[in-house]
Amino acid sequence: MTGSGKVATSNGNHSNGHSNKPADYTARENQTDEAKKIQCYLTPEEFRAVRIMQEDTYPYEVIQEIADFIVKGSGMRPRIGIICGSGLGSLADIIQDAKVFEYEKIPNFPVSTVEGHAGKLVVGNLEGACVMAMQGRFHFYEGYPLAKCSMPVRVMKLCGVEYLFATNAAGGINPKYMVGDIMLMHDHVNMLGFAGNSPLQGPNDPRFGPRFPALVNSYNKDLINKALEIGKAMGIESNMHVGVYSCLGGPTYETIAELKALRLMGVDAVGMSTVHEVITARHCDMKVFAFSLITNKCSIEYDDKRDQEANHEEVMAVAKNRQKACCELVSRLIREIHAMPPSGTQAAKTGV
Ligand SMILES: O=P(O)(O)O[C@H]1O[C@H](CO)[C@@H](O)[C@H]1O
Ligand SMILES: Nc1nc2[nH]cnc2c(=O)[nH]1
Repeated sequence: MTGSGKVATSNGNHSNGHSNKPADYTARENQTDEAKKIQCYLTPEEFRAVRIMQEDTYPYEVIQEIADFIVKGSGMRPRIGIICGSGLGSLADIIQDAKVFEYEKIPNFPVSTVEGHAGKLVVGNLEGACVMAMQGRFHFYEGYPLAKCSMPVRVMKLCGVEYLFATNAAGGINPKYMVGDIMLMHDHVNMLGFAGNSPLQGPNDPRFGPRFPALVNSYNKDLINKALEIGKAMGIESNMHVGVYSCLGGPTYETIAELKALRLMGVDAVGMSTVHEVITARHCDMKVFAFSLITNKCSIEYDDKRDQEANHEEVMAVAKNRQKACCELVSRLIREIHAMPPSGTQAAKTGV
């Protein structure tokens, strides 16, 4: 592989047809068969990029470089970070004066591989606040380790972000939830954590946060309350809930036995994302607001006669239908946050 993620072919060319042999490296052609076999035509920068891609975790310095690239490239220092869930990319389309970075062009950034996740980072203004939004997140089932999935949250932190807004599409397990409802997350069950997997695994860098972070009250109560008030003002309070989300590894949707187990554990909605992002955000002391758009009802009865099989097309279609309400909720909440003094000031210390 090369730094751009392109695979080198046996004649030393990228699969996109460009030569990957820098002039000063042609000498390598005289190297042993062993060196030729491993296609070692990389510049030192490319070699470093390959190593970073191969590691499970990103060093602080690399994350700082990515953050600097975004801050310099956009000329902005965002205060709020948004992660758009499946089919909810339009949350980033409402950002004004936007500077758009394709993931492929951000040094050392992973690439999106899932439909409904465009793979763009958008920096700009929303309701007067400077925001950065990920149009496309990374999931464990794509083959990325969890630390890599949530690495962009650390990039957000080093860009100056104080608030993380994480959104997702999820299956509703709570029988009261209907397709199209919005569930404000007030807690989660970390199923991947139960299985011994965490985005914080490996050496801890105290510049981000402590070795053993606490996660009670991870979801900011004041923001949940404000969102409920906004929901009321929008007239969607009967389609809004406050509940518990759980992330499974995917990419399979759940069996009925799994759904029954999750329900017994108190889970209201299930997906394949968000939890590792929230853990990473809380570790570095960001304030978190998260919600699930219920894109399908999960049947927990074997003899349910309705056609209940989840599928990604349906998930995307429901998200598209509900994007207006989701955008309005996010915009109005950001307007409220923007009206508050930045954290660190005396007034902010007493607020959210
Ligand atoms: O969580 P987001 O990214 O919204 O997407 C959800 O929808 C996809 C399945 O349809 C899975 O990726 C699941 O996690
Ligand atoms: N795991 C999971 N993820 C989803 N994303 C959208 N719907 C679902 C679902 O039913 N299960």
